[in-house]
Amino acid sequence: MIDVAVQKRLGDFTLDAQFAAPGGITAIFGRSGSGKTSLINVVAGLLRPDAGHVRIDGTDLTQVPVRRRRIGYVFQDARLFPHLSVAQNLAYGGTHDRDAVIDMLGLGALLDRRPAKLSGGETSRVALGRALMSNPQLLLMDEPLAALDTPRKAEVMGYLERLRDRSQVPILYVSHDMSEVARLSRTLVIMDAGRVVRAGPVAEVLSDPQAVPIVGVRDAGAVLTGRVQAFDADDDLTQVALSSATLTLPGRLGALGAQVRLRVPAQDVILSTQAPIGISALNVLTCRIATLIEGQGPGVAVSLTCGTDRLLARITRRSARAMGLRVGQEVHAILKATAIAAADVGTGDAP
Ligand SMILES: Nc1ncnc2c1ncn2[C@@H]1O[C@H](COP(=O)(O)OP(=O)(O)OP(=O)(O)O)[C@@H](O)[C@H]1O
Repeated sequence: MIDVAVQKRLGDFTLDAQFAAPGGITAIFGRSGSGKTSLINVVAGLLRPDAGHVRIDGTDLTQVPVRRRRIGYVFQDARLFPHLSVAQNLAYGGTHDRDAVIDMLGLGALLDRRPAKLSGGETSRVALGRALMSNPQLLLMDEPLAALDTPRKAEVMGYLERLRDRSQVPILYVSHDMSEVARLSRTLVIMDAGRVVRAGPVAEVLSDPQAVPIVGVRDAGAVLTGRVQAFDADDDLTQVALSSATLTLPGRLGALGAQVRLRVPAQDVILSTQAPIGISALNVLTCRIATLIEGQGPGVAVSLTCGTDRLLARITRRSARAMGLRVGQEVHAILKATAIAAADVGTGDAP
């Protein structure tokens, strides 16, 4: 259990952040300058808070001398020692769970290499391994994938999912990439101007229409959890069973029976009051409108329940009015299969 409440004055900027999270990966999300790094630095002890506490399982880290805090920190630039081999870099962290960490992060074949001979993705994995081998009580990751290109990002994401599923170490994960946040995190903390403006289970926050202006209209979108039911190799399509319907999505998304997480951007959901016929979209979900929230601009955020799943749609106010949408009404949500990008599909249990 993580329980943070800290204040820190930095010139004209005031950090005044509070949240609690149950463990697993807690994503700290917010626009540039919102205070994410300052918050992480206070937790790490790199900045001394003016007031407050950072409790991990009841222990207040602000009362523990910095060198005795068992915190692993993974920076965007991996900061490996260039003159040491991968094995030596890892040993610098410690030897905790060495073999398991090497196996989990696929580092076995890299041990004799120097950092200059590693790809960006490999470098990130070594930095992560080094942090884990120090046997941390808490792991802090500040935009660990930001310096990587898309294929490297995809590679490391798979390892981060394994870490999330196998490790007990709680992680604070700073990111402004919603695909990463939706795939990895259990808890989402949204920061704005030094404050926590929203915090809670990721699926709950992301399906909440009130959170759309905070998350940003481009990034808003619910996270669904389903199970791989079938794969059609001829058409290269995977069927994913949700609580009340089955989605057909492009590509191979996991082994049969595997749990997958899908982020469905709110702007890619089309609503129809009647069951559509003769359309190319493969995915039509029958839902009920839970809430309708008008935004500042022309948009309306519509939260939908489909079985036990929550979906979020963003449509224009004009459409909402023309369709006579109201709370409780049954509607059909149409998802274009290709709207769910590969980066938005991950493995894992219900967030
Ligand atoms: N030592 C400092 N003195 C004065 N102002 C500071 C100091 N450190 C950070 N700030 C200011 O605090 C604000 C928050 O910075 P911070 O780096 O925490 O944001 P961030 O959300 O991590 O941003 P980014 O996503 O760009 O990394 C910024 O306006 C920054 O200029």
